[in-house]
Amino acid sequence: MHGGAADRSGLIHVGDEVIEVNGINVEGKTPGDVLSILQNSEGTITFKLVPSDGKMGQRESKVRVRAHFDYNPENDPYIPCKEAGLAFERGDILHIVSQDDAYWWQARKESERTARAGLIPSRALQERRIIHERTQKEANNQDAKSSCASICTTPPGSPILNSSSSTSSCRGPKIKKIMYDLAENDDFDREMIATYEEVAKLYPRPGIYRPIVLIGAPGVGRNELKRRLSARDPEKFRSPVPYTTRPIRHGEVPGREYIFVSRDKMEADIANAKFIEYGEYKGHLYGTSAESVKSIINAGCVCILSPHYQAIKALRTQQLKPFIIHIKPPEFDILKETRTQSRAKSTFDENNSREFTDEEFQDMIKSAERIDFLYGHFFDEEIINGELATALDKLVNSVQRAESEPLWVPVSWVQ
Ligand SMILES: Nc1ncnc2c1ncn2[C@@H]1O[C@H](COP(=O)(O)OP(=O)(O)OP(=O)(O)O)[C@@H](O)[C@H]1O
Repeated sequence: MHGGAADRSGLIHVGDEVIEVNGINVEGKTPGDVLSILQNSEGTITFKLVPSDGKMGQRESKVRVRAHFDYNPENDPYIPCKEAGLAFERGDILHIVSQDDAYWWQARKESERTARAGLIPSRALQERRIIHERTQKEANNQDAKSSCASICTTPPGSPILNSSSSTSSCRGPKIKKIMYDLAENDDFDREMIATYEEVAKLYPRPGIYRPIVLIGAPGVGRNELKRRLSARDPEKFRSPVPYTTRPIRHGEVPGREYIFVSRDKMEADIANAKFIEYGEYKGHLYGTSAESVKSIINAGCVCILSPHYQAIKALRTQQLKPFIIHIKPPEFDILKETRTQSRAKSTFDENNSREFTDEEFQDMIKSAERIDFLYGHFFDEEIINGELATALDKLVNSVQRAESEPLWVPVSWVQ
């Protein structure tokens, strides 16, 4: 193991043949036999070795990955040695020091460079595991459905009278501002097998700022934060004006709230890949043109975007190199208190004329959990939007970090 006792001694190398352990001949014995001799030994342990010719010496790889899942060897029944495992959390940057074994890589956390390496499941093993877990889950769901079918008497399509109406799947229709309400898209994202993403450091480039993308549950306050950030330095922070095919409303100025275009024109532009993200809401198209983002970046400004969360995949590209921040709601009581104090207007109400309801606050919290589940591994930062001034300070700090610090990004962005 890299950094372990044997490695540090410099006396035992990969490929050496172990002949004796503490004077006991182990030729022809299995690794399990040798392990039990070692487990029963105390004090100094002596090995008699036939050295390898040196060709198999361990080389430390330079690969760094961002983990897209939590791992705890204590809960892993398959790891060959729990004590040798390395626990990590989603988002941790890991230095993969050896990928010699197909199933168990050796890694250490980038933040603990001097620690010994530990075993982690390889990408192939983790992918197999996820696929296996999903198959199991589906099989269990099928079982549950068939047993439910035998006890449920409600005919399909009947209204379900349920006092716990807070579960969103049981609620009646309501007006909701969702531009990209494509359930299949969420399903697609759930299907992605997130294991490890190879990363490298991106160094800040003078005069070229990474776009800042604010993702969050509808109504959480992304636009409020964007407005306040822009107000601090309108010359520096700019947002592209979105396009729409909906008719202009009273009081709107073309080019200020939206650029108004015909559906034919917008569809043609979408087909010609002129939009970096787009979606449909209530029969009208909305989207952000690639050109408008490019011109903000080329002008040396910081481009701030706040698209629907399903736009993440379209935006997270080598060309744009966005810095993505998840704006999260605080816990219910603080969410309600801060929004009531500021007389916040519900973005679920078409006319923006009433305040948020408790149910909408609950929806916001649930939606944030779902965004985190589906896209958590793509976020560079998370900001809880409780007290507005605090959230804005954190946003300013994050933006400064994105401008000035070398940060981990997908390796393809720097090659
Ligand atoms: N931290 C906060 N404290 C108090 N009020 C807030 C806070 N953040 C946002 N608000 C208020 O909440 C309301 C909704 O905010 P905003 O329009 O920014 O939401 P949004 O995330 O852009 O929503 P949508 O995605 O639905 O357009 C606004 O009235 C805003 O002033």
